[in-house]
Amino acid sequence: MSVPVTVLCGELGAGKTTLLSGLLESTDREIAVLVNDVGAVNVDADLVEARTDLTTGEEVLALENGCICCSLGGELSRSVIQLWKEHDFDYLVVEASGVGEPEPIARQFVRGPAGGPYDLDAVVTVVDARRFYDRFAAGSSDERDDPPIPEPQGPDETGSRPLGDLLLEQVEFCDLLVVNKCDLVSDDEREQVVALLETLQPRAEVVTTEYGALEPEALLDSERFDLEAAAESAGWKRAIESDADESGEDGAHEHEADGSAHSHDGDGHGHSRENHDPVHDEHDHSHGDEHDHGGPHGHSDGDHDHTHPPERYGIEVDTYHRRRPFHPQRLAAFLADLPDGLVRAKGLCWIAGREKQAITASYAGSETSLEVTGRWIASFSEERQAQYRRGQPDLSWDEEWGDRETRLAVIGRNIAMEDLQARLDGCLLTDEEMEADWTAFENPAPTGMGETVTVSHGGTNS
Ligand SMILES: Nc1nc2c(ncn2[C@@H]2O[C@H](COP(=O)(O)OP(=O)(O)OP(=O)(O)O)[C@@H](O)[C@H]2O)c(=O)[nH]1
Repeated sequence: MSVPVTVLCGELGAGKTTLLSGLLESTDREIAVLVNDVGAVNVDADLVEARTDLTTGEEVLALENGCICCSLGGELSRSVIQLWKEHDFDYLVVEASGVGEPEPIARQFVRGPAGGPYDLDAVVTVVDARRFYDRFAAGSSDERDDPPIPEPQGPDETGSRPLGDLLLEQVEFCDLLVVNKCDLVSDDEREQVVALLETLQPRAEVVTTEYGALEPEALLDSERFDLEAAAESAGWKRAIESDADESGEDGAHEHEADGSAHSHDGDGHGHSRENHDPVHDEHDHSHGDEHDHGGPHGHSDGDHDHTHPPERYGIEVDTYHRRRPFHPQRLAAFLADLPDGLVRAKGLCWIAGREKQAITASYAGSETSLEVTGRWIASFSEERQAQYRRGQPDLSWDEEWGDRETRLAVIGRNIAMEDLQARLDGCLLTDEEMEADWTAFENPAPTGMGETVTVSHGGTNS
């Protein structure tokens, strides 16, 4: 019988170790714990080890020197298989690094060699209620400096994305969200955090805790995990799918990375993944009533549908779809001066002067990353275009521009979506600029596959 696994994620200091220690003290199960921390000194491992030695004596294995998800991908599999061969236990908890991406870790237990002895039960993300509220819910212009002169940074040689992005990725890819440190927020603030999390991640169950106090059943043997559902569950992704479905299009279609096939679904993720058709995977679109706010704006010829979740605390989900490229500098200036209350924005951008590159824009709290995550199919030879299009019959295709388009999801709190749309429209090329030489624009956007450029909002860096 395979051993069930719970993967525990959450930002540094959110309370993962506290929760884990409480779990180990409150259950008779034979739990092995694998702790991964970035950095040489593995304080958490020592802590858990000391605790567990005193209580039940569970095994603790510490993975050091880096992050499970990227550099130690193979090592994680090897470690857990070695653990399974050499020790006797009936449950495994992996405490992931505070800056790790959960999806690659989860995939190792589903498709990797660790999928044999193990069975992934759930991915649990611990959120620090106080910090989450301050970062994503409280934002007001009073707390921010004057808009800076836009100054994109990058390309980022490390290929790394902003921290806020990773934090929200942990929220967006999980089965259970534990809102911890609720003693540090008011009831109203706690409710706002819960409402925001439910919008960012409509599929996960959300529970609130102080010092990670939860019944063991909430964390063990929940059988919540479903890889495909988890991969498609982010609120921004659902909004894009729903918007595309309404117009009978393929919203998260695949682009091709030069040469090799690369499944790309607009999530800005640098890891390779299975080639599947994300649009038709199982997921529901029931995140509220939907209505149309009217026709196209300005010079755009795109849709203008708004998708609303239940409007609690002014939280709104919207989509922006245009088939006209952004002016690179106007877009950068806009990204450096985003409206207060914007929580999350993500999706594909078409930027003039980057006719090959499908660029994923991702905003999470304070900065926007622009990353080349694929190649527009329209930039290939006729023959290859035909080949790719046969494989994606729902792909929305413009006679002149092919699959080039901008399709963004926006999640905000108390923001004027119409104004935001109008400002985005102001970043699109004018009719005159459409006729100009686009390569003449000064252009900070990235060019190479996987290359990332970051634009800070309000001059702050997280
Ligand atoms: N006030 C308050 N403090 C908490 C709570 N939960 C944990 N803490 C404290 O927050 C600090 C960080 O908790 P940890 O459990 O070490 O957090 P972690 O997520 O394991 O941190 P890393 O291992 O650094 O990623 C510790 O000092 C805990 O005692 C809580 O609900 N309320």
